[in-house]
Amino acid sequence: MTDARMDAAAPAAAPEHPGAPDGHPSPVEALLVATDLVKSYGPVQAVQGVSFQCNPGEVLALVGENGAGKSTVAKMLAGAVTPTSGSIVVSGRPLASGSVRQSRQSGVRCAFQELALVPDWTVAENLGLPDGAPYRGFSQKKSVVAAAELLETFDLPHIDPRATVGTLSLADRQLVEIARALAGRPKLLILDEASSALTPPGVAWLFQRIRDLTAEGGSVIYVSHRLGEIAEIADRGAVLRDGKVAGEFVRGSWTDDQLISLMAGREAARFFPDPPARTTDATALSVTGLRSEGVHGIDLSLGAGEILGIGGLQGHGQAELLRALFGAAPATADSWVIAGRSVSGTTPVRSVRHGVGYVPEDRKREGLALEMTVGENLLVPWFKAYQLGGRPRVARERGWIDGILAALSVRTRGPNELSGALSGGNQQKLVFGRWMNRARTVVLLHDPTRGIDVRAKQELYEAIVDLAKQGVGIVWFSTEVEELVHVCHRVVVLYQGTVIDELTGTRLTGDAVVGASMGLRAAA
Ligand SMILES: Nc1ncnc2c1ncn2[C@@H]1O[C@H](COP(=O)(O)OP(=O)(O)OP(=O)(O)O)[C@@H](O)[C@H]1O
Repeated sequence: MTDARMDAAAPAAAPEHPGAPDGHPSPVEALLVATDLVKSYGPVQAVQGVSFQCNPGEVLALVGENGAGKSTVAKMLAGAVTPTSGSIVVSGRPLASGSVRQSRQSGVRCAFQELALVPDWTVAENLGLPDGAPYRGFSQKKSVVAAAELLETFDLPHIDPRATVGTLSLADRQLVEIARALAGRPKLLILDEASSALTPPGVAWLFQRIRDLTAEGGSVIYVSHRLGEIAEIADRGAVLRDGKVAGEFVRGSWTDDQLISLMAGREAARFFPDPPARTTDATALSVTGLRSEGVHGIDLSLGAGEILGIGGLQGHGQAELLRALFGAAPATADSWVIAGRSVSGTTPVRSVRHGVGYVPEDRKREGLALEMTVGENLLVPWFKAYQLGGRPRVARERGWIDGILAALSVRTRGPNELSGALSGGNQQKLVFGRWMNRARTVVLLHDPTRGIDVRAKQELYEAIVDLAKQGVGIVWFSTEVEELVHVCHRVVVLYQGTVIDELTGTRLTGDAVVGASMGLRAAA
């Protein structure tokens, strides 16, 4: 079944639930047995003969590079995608191909990075959804009470059941998506990058829910690019590469670098590049007294070629700050200078013309037009800013587009492929790539490595450092504290819409960033 095993001494199946020696597991003991799953989309072989099992009380990780086939496997288990061939057995019963209803009846629930919530509905309405449609006799009042109880049970009292989902932060939407899956009391919970927008406290919350579930005999399939999380929570794992199982691992039997090499199919290691030495004192952007919804008077000065990290927990003004700086949300300031030019405010069109780029939080809502091609999506903000009309002309920019796709290793059949056919991580690369070798002044980044595999993260770090070397100032909010600590010159931490601390040099540590996120100022 597999061609690599991290630890030959340790069996891939948990000892109390051994699989048969030929790799074909016993369907009697396992909660889930997936055998020879295949999924083709026309000529694209997304999944090519994947087999694995998951035992009661176990957390099984699925890892792999962007486009390796993880989400396709998860969707087949959920019944959302019909396998081309292969079988899925849950608790000894075969699942009908591509039946969401039957998967749910068998106790399978999922939470996806690409949220399945209805944005125009309230949290209560979304939590009340069985099988994706309001049930007969649905009562607003009762549903709000039931949702409030549910949120209380799952330790999410800060989420208002009457709030419209579309108005919540991405992190809160992710928490609601997970709560919705948990509400179904799953036997098998599939979390497909469901922690990708969560900061450490959100991940701790999720892990507690996972431990509660597995203690009761439930199982979890955990898809993530965050290797630290996998080391902490997974009992076993399978590495997917090009739609096949490239290897398996058990808890404690692997190092990050081994896993990265297995994912990549060649020797690879994890590293963070240092921020580049700055060669100029010029200021790219400065703003004092910036106010916007959720931003309560922020002073910020960003040097040309400087990488300025923004830390803090979601909901403390980071998204609003970036939107305000780009002109995507109304904002006022006492003074505002972009590339030496004093402005009274900005709009997205003006920002792009000033050489300012923006990678938004939610690639599907704000970032990409999924019905447009890869090439068009790379060109679209420039096209809009200069009001060129019609659709972007991909052929004329082919050299630049090919360069971006190669630099970021975007897994695509080419510039004319529809963006909607790309895997989530590859879509995320497009949202960043459009600013490469084009933005001249500032690039504003909202968690750009969300959903991106480890190797691609490193390519992105290099691309960010390259932009800085070209003199572009970077403002970078990240939910991964390590990125801020290693790749940024300086980090400001936001707390309740203001800057609570600014960290540089020896004060720039992970503990200091996390402490400031909780409202604590580290000693100078
Ligand atoms: N609807 C679709 N039509 C065509 N190709 C698709 C479709 N969905 C997925 N693919 C292709 O199948 C392959 C596997 O995609 P999948 O989303 O399963 O990868 P993944 O491992 O989950 O990646 P990521 O980490 O980026 O989410 C990719 O090459 C992707 O482009």
